[in-house]
Amino acid sequence: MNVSTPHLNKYGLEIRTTHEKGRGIYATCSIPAKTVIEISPVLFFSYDEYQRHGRHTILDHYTFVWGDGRMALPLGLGSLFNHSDAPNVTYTKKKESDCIEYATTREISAEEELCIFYGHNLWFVDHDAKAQEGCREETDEWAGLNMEDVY
Ligand SMILES: C[S@@+](CC[C@H](N)C(=O)[O-])C[C@H]1O[C@@H](n2cnc3c(N)ncnc32)[C@H](O)[C@@H]1O
Repeated sequence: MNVSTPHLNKYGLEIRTTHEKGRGIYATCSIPAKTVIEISPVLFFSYDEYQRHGRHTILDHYTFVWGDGRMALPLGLGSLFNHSDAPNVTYTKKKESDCIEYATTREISAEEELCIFYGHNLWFVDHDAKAQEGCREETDEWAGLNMEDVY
């Protein structure tokens, strides 16, 4: 694993690359629970533009349904949170300010990867699910976030 892209962030978050998941966001120091660690402004695509073009491209792995027909690409670190079915980061779409806010769900230790929950229908093999097999309790407390939230 190596640091791939320098980034300025109040909480010392780093972008690191792994063979299994590509880039991801990692903590370099401990972070308290319920801390807002990133606010990403979003780039919007209209419904028509997305249907005709965006969804046929790599953008489809990064965009969020905004709820009014538009699709939103988070700028900043927001597009680089990988998926976990035991996420330590939650996100909130801020419709009033056209951004997505990311907050820790629990205390984070230095060197942990920070992950969100993409939904139950993934389009890739979840590397972490394989790693955690056999030691994970089934929980559906995140069922409110589904494939409509992250594409
Ligand atoms: C929103 S992007 C996250 C950033 C991405 N890793 C990158 O380098 O640009 C989503 C993509 O990351 C990868 N990914 C995310 N979570 C993963 C996981 N748990 N296991 C394997 N690949 C994952 C998949 O390739 C997926 O299409």
